[in-house]
Amino acid sequence: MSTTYTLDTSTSRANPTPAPMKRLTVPKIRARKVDGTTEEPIVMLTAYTARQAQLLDPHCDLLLVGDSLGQVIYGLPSTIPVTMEMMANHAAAVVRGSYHSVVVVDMPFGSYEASPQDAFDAAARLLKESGAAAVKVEGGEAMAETVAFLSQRGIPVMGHVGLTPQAVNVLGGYMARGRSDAEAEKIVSDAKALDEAGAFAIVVEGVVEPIAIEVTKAVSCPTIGIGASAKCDGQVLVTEDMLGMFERVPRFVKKYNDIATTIEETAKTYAAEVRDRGFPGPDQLYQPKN
Ligand SMILES: Nc1nc(=O)c2c([nH]1)NC[C@@H]1CN(c3ccc(C(=O)N[C@@H](CCC(=O)O)C(=O)O)cc3)CN21
Ligand SMILES: CC(C)C(=O)C(=O)O
Repeated sequence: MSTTYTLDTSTSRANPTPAPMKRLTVPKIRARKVDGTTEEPIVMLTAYTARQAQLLDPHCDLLLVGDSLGQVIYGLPSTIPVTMEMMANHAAAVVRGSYHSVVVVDMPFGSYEASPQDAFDAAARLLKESGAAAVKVEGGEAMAETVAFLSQRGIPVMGHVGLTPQAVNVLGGYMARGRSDAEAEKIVSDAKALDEAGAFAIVVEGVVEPIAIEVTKAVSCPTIGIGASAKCDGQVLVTEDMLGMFERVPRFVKKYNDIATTIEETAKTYAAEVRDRGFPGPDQLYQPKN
């Protein structure tokens, strides 16, 4: 079933891609890495809303509905309290707002760790309710069985190793990983286990650069780095971090803009116009029939 969307084409921003355009697929993303190398790096950004997805979609290969929405959208202290409902609803919005990118949805903490069966039920629900193409799970060797179970039953899985934020209570914070030999070896073996289990790509977050490079060489599927290395097969950032929405961001963030200042200044201008009765003006008012 295909749906035709009608969008205002008067500006280039309104219509992100010439619709209908065929979406990229998980196998096409997986196939970008050939014999250990990815010629053109894979571009991923987070998206949580339909309009955000529309604007990002033409520039990305993958859109991640990250559980970072707990902090970024809901003001929660960590990703631990994020629910299935939040993930399904935001993922559905992102699917509706995109035509081109593969949409990946994070499985929230508690929905997948206990057993492959639990993980399948939760993942199937997320895909049914949102139309997303794949899920992401945190963890390495411990999740390999689950990754195999899902991917053999029609659910593509993206892995996530290194700094895994859902393990904040075990790790004790959001520090970079892989500084000790034991930790470095564990990250590499985790990534290998996910690769062998059939993960179609693996996020490598917050690890020292040599380990990110070693992981990228050790696995057959593409690695997507965040706080990792430019030598990963792709990169991801939280969109709001990239845009400069926050004062405090992880060291690995490059702020490409300063949207927070734009929002503050716009709100200040609006407030001043309301207070001096400059808004609404003639252009914003309905005149009676004459
Ligand atoms: N906005 C946002 N961006 C993210 O990248 C992100 C989220 N939220 N939420 C989920 C996780 C949490 N992440 C984080 C959060 C904090 C640090 C951080 O502040 N790290 C410190 C060093 C560790 C410390 O001192 O505790 C740093 O300087 O990078 C890193 C990753 C990554 N993810
Ligand atoms: C930071 C990315 C990789 C993520 O997992 C998220 O947005 O939750």
